[in-house]
Amino acid sequence: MALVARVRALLLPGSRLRGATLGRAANGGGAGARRALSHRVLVEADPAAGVAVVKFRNPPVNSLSLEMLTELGICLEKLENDKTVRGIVLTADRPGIFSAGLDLTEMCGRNPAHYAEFWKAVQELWLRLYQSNMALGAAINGTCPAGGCLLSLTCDYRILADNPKYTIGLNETQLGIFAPFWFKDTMVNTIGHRATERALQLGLLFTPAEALQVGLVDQVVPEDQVQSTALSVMSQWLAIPDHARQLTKTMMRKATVDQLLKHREADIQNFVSFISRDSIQKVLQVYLQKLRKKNH
Ligand SMILES: CCCCC/C=C/C(=O)SCCNC(=O)CCNC(=O)[C@H](O)C(C)(C)COP(=O)(O)OP(=O)(O)OC[C@H]1O[C@@H](n2cnc3c(N)ncnc32)[C@H](O)[C@@H]1OP(=O)(O)O
Repeated sequence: MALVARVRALLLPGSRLRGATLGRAANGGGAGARRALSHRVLVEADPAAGVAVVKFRNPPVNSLSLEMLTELGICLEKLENDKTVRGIVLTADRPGIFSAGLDLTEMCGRNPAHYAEFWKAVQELWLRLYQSNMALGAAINGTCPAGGCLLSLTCDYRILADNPKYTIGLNETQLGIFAPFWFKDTMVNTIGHRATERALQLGLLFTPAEALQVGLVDQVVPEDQVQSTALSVMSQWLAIPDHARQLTKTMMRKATVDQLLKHREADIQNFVSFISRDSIQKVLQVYLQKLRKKNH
């Protein structure tokens, strides 16, 4: 059974994640807040506010493995279908690492079919987030490289914790790989062409002050205020009638989405052939070993 089907089967029947049947929270959130969890994603929904906080909890670094991408996609699908939810805040369950980006072990030492399945899942999550009818906010409470940065860029606004260790950016070139056109487009739509070209060629990871200056994030706030600020900004977005906000969002993003939809299969083939190259496999293995050596 394909992974998506396996994870769906795991989550759907009798699951505590069933969209309309999120359990009442034992603690936290406002009155009537509900909590649900899958293995790697925790959802805290506050129906009165119309907001759900989606927390990544894929230790050690919240990397976007195939399982994580799939569980996150299923959570988002359920929230999209939940009429009590109009806005979603993405954050990490534990501060320190928002997401280390795509899971490098999914791109190393596997076969072409696996690379294709993985890349399709990355595309699907991006499409779900970038086209979401919800208002989306990112409460970035940790470091946020590459795929982690991409997740935050799909949101309507970003709040970053004021900690110099929490850098953010599309650093792919530093690994010897590159950000595909739709990663690039998402960044261009946020900070403009010139700033994106510089950021991508140099694989820049911006400190909070730099990220704010270039417009990669909208606000930098003390670490303990990231989620509360994201929720309070959300109330501004939700004050706008949904249909007007959604039509505007679609208008702004449609051309970018259409580009990927048009070239989806070619993009998968490009990824598979690029990542399968011996030279690229070597570069990724060296990078992974360097990360692992730190700890052994
Ligand atoms: C055409 C091709 C397009 C491809 C587009 C690619 C997009 C991507 O997202 S590529 C991934 C880019 N990500 C990074 O460069 C981040 C790498 N990680 C780090 O810099 C650090 O781990 C950290 C700053 C996120 C956290 O540092 P720290 O708290 O010190 O944790 P460790 O470095 O000790 O890591 C713990 C553990 O996790 C493993 N790991 C880290 N990142 C990843 C990852 N992205 N994928 C898989 N595994 C990862 C790391 O190897 C450690 O493993 P062990 O030593 O075995 O515990």
